[in-house]
Amino acid sequence: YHMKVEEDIVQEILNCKDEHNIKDFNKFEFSPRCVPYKHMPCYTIKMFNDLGLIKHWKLKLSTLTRFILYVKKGYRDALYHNWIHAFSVTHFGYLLIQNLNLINENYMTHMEALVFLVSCLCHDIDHRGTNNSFQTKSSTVLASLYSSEGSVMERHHFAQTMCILNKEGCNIFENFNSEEYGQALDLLKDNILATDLACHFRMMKKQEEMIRGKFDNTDSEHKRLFIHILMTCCDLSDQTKQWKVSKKTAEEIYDEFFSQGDLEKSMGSSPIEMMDRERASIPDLQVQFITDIVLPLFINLSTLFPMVQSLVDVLKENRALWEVSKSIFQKYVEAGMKGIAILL
Ligand SMILES: COc1ccc(Cl)c(-c2nnc3c(C)nc4ccc(C(=O)NCC(C)C)cc4n23)c1
Ligand SMILES: [Mg+2]
Ligand SMILES: [Zn+2]
Repeated sequence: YHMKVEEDIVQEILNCKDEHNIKDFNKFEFSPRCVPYKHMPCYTIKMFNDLGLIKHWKLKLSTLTRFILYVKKGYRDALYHNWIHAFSVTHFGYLLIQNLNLINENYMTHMEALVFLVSCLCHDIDHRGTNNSFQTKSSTVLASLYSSEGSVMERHHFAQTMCILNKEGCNIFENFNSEEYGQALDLLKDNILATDLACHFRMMKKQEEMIRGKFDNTDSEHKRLFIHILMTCCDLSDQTKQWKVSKKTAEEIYDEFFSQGDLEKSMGSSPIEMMDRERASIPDLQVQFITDIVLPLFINLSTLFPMVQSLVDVLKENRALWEVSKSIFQKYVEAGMKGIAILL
């Protein structure tokens, strides 16, 4: 009976594409948020399958499927930091490996590729829709566990991932020898901790220098910096999609930020402007975020991979559209119709 289940799953994966005629699934223009919610687990298996990771590591399909379903279950119904975000981040990781040919061009070993994809899938698991400073300010349980080392949420995401790997029948690294197993877990931890934006800021300078110089794939520091760039690119990848997708995602993010702000107000503390629905101007914040964080990151990547230039162009178009909505917003404010402007 066990074999029966595997054949069904394999069959579903292989005809995944035809059944929902989702074409261009492996193109940068494709938005993973268009995949039907109930097919996301199957498309996640398809990504591992397409990258040859199931074959290379002789992953048991039932183990991989169980792992993916537990990871999906591990995400909460947050306004932005939910399973759909995890799926879309993982999809971009799949696009990078496939379209930039990262394995065959020795930017990544098969081990690094497998752990990278798993890191994308698990990088925000059990997120509560509140950020690191909220944990510390409101002395949550997670802060008491991790605030001394920093990256509170990211340490929790890693801990949750380890819990799933240790569940019966969920350890996708079960075929690794002890050296590979230790290496995989170190990489997994490093990758997930790298998704803390505060870490990204600290790494930016070194990343620039590494990219400017010659990328040396025998230098372990270069490889770490490179994979960190990729992790943050995946986390921010919605901004490289067409306007209506990147705009809708940004609105989800501010829904989550503003509810954190509301929560902080109800707890008697005043939120930062970005999280205060009375003060924040989304267009201004988005122009700033794309200019200061997203563009420099993808421009860095495009110096290594010319194909990424098309994503840089989309980022610039989306920023220009935020500029436009900024000026429209400004006109309403000037006309003293701030109340209506906020509804826009
Ligand atoms: C890579 O890790 C994360 C973690 C959480 C989030 Cl929400 C994001 C993220 N993903 N897309 C976005 C967009 C479109 N806008 C954002 C605007 C501000 C910030 C933010 O955290 N600003 C404070 C910081 C600069 C000190 C994050 C934003 N963001 C990425
Ligand atoms: Mg995160
Ligand atoms: Zn994320």
